[in-house]
Amino acid sequence: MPLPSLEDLLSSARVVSIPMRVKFRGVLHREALLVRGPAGWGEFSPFLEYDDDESAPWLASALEAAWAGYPAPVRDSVPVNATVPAVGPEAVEGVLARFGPVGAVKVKVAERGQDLRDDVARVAEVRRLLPDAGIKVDANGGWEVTEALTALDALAPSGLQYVEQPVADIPGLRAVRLELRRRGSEILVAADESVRRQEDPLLVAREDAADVLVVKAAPLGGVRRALDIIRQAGLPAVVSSALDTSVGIRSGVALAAALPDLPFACGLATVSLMEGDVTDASLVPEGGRLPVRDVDVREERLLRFAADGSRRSWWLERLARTHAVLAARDRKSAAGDTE
Ligand SMILES: O=C(O)CCC(=O)C1=CC=C[C@@H](O)[C@@H]1C(=O)O
Ligand SMILES: [Mg+2]
Repeated sequence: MPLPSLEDLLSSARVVSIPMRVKFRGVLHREALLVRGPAGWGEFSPFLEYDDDESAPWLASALEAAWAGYPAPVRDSVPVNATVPAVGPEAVEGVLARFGPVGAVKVKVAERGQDLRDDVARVAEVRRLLPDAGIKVDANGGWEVTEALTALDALAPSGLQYVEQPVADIPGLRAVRLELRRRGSEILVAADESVRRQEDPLLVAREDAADVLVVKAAPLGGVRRALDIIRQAGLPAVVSSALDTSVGIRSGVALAAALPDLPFACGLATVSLMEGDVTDASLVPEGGRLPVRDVDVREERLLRFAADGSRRSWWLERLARTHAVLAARDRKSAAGDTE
């Protein structure tokens, strides 16, 4: 797909700031830049701390959505999990209620400033409320290897499908995985940051460091590229959100809908954690599933959630810098092709 010009992107770019219902990843407002192309809207919302190089695949993903559209789906809805942030056990029921009935729940653990007792209480409360749900926990790399093994021992009585990124690096993931197997534990190890933030997203698979890949369409450069990475990795994949508006979630749904196998519920129900959205018909779960359908962005909502002038300028500058990164890569690969 040829790179659209920066002028083309700027002519439709809108920047929104959407309040969260609960703090997630330390943020209370999620900002996103949306662009419109011939195939619809695309979302460019790399996390604020990501630099321009790391943001480049997010822009490629937005441009795929807006200029190329998505590959054909093999299913017409995808199962999703509820996502429980690092709240106290008393708040779990209220959080779960926002998702409606679901067959699976992902619970955040290892939050800075909390301890293992907080995690055990939160996960046990989820299990108490949903005796039959599949439960997974996400430590976002917050444990060391021995801490992870201790924590998983303590959490195991609640029944866990997998632990997402228990430790930060690939050798650590591999060590946790091997030790869990040695102990005869049924808990699988899933890699998220070790796929998303790694120069080589396939390294984790080559190192036998995970049983499951957590994939987000935007950081991997879009739906087609993510499908390719999953195919090459040869591991089961779970598609998860980047805490996007329904426009970005649409890309995750397209990815989950195109995967030949989808053994776990996906982390794509996060619009339920937000106070607003850019469409009247948000991609939120209906009976634990998200439908595979397009998103109708409303002007009135773009205005209601418009970011203030200084944040808008910040995002437009980021868009220009990231566009320059993609343009330079295109030039480099064109030069390589003719050499
Ligand atoms: O996977 C889910 O259930 C929801 C999405 C989710 O947890 C995340 C979304 C965005 C940023 C991440 O820190 C976080 C994750 O670690 O998976
Ligand atoms: Mg994660």
